[in-house]
Amino acid sequence: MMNMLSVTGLTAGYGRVTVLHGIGIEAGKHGNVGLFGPNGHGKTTLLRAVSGLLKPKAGSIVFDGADITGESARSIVARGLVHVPQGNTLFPDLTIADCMSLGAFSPHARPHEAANKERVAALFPKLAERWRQRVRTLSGGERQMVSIGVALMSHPKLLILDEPTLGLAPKIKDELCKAVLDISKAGVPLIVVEQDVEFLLELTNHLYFINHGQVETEIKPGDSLAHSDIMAMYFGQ
Ligand SMILES: Nc1ncnc2c1ncn2[C@@H]1O[C@H](COP(=O)(O)OP(=O)(O)OP(=O)(O)O)[C@@H](O)[C@H]1O
Repeated sequence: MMNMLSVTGLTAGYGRVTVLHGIGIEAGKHGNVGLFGPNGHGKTTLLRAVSGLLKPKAGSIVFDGADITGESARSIVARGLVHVPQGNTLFPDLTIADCMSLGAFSPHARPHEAANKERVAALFPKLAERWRQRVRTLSGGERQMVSIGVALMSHPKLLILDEPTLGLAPKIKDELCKAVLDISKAGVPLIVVEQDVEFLLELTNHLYFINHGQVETEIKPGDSLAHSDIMAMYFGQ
């Protein structure tokens, strides 16, 4: 089976600053991919380049058999590569229901709108109880659920999550983890950036340690790996 996503020799940055130096990752073949490493070394930049929010300077991105390097974010979403960015990027005055309708905006997602709405309601019963509530009145955990729900409404083939548990209480983290695992078990592979090592290891089995805009270590599924090894990489021991 082919990889669903192959990133090769990707160089990207902001203005004259280069953040990614010829980075390469593969995803969607061996399960879920986790990206980890110190802050500010390019994980978010990599995700933004993959989803078309940032134009790469060099390298290639192939998704589902097509070269999507330099394509617009809108057309990349329409292909089913869907990115849930870090933090709260929802419009505060929309209701949860409005957000879901917006998520199903692209023509390929619209036919699945009703079924996907049911799926979101089943995954996140808390949202289903609050369908008409506005985003600005929701808790941080509920907003994160809405963000993931919106991504599901766009009918993803591959789902990218950037630090989904940032700032959330442990109980909400567990709830989110269960829901995200359900999404993956239903056949949507994941790429996850996450600082919480427990959460990362629970969700993913193919890890890339990213340091200085490059892959420093790749841990493939089946490689023996201790929690302490990952902690050591984080803290550079
Ligand atoms: N819009 C921007 N303009 C200029 N520089 C940026 C911009 N966004 C990020 N950077 C810089 O790019 C570098 C990599 O940032 P990036 O967010 O990709 O790192 P990260 O590994 O995801 O870190 P974190 O875990 O803190 O999100 C940092 O030095 C950051 O300051």
